[in-house]
Amino acid sequence: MSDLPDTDAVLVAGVDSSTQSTKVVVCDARTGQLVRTGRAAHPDATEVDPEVWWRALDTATAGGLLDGVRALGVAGQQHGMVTLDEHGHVVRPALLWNDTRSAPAAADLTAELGGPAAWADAVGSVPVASFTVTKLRWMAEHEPELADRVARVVLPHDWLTWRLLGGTGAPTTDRGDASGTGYFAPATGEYRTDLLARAFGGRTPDVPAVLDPAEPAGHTGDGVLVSAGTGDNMAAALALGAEAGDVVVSLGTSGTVFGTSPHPARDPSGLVAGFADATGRFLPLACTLNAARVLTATAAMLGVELAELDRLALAAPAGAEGLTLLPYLDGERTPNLPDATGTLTGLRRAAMTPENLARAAVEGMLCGLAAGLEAVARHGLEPRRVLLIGGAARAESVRAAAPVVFGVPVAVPEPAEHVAIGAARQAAWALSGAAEPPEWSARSLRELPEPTAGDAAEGERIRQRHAEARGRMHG
Ligand SMILES: Nc1ncnc2c1ncn2[C@@H]1O[C@H](COP(=O)(O)OP(=O)(O)O)[C@@H](O)[C@H]1O
Ligand SMILES: O=C(CO)[C@@H](O)[C@H](O)COP(=O)(O)O
Repeated sequence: MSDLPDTDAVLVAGVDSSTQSTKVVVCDARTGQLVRTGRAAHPDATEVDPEVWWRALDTATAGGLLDGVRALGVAGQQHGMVTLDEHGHVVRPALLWNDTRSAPAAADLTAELGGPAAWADAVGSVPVASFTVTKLRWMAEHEPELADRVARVVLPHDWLTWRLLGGTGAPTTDRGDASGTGYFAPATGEYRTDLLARAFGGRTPDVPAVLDPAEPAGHTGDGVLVSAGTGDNMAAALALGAEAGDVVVSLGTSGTVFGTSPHPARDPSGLVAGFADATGRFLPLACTLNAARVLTATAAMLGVELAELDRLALAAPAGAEGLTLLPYLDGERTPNLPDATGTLTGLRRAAMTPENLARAAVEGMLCGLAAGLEAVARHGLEPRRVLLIGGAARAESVRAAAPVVFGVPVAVPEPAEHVAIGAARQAAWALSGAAEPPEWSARSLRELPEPTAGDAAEGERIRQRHAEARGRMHG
């Protein structure tokens, strides 16, 4: 990286402020080599005071984690609605991407504009409850006095970036995260403030200026450069630098399927969101509400720890002897069934073992993402290989089932904190002033055994059973 100062240790940091935790990595700016890490937990809620993220960042970086760091970038959970008054104070707790109370607002907004295709044309995505624009409509309808106090609306990463810069001046954002609001058009790079005003009862709060991918947001009081930051999925894409044919599947709180594309996506079915990425391109993405926590919930139901659930799932045959878990435990977003609950079908006396239930949980989680893979394949991506990341990708049972359920080769990039690493890479890019992000050393990639012909047939049967269960739910 020739544009960086020629000294031994130029350090950059990346922050991943996601649903369940804050993770921080410190990397060598030239190579990307990991130097140190920190983390802190978030509460289990869909409505959170942003101060909680600030305190988690403080905890995660305690003990001098950021000593010597020259630049820092923040990647955050997408879509969260952070409302600020004219003094910069938070008006109400942030409503997060997985809060489904705005589902009726999403349906109303969709109808008002003339249907899903009109939204896909306008902003690349059909709004569901996750999108910020629907949360603003909910607030306008249910909390009009609070809505009247809103002077600005920003996203979680925008707010954290602004706080790092002292909490004065105007907040900024990037096109990746802005593309998840529902009032920003990724294809043109412009806000649709008309849609924001329509959603918010005619109110027109300020929105953050959209920085270029390598444009700094500013410097902290200690002179640390703060990069534009982005959404967590955009940061993971930047970390992985996925090649054509690689599609990323992330198994965090959300399950996401995405890849980089030179063209904006526009899916009137709403299965694929036409996001922008963090490099100036696009990031077609399908997102489920139920991923890693399907496994924690199943482990709790069985009265075991995650490690035991993993062992049980590995001990069961592929297909779980017909046990089918449709894991809509927190409602679902893709497909758009915000009020759905989970179902367990295919119960036979001989099949009702802890092993099969554990395997059914793993397969149920993965089937939601397999449907996402099919959807992104119809909208500009070509899944020849899956790169599997996120907390649940650590489980051996998930690694065993993924090639079967997806029916394509799967590789697991190590180490695991790709969102934070992507944010650090963006910081290094902004620090370098170069035209392209720094070439960081390739990370080790564990290629999982390729699916056999038998696996392919079993995978087809598993996906079919889940599709039938989904069909029964749609009525
Ligand atoms: N070995 C494991 N097996 C299964 N799930 C795991 C394992 N390690 C972590 N997880 C799960 O991964 C989730 C956290 O993943 P992460 O990608 O950090 O999520 P997020 O970014 O949404 O906060 C948690 O629900 C946790 O229980
Ligand atoms: O809503 C989406 C993507 O559109 C989610 O992917 C959020 O960005 C939260 O991510 P995690 O906390 O699960 O990483």
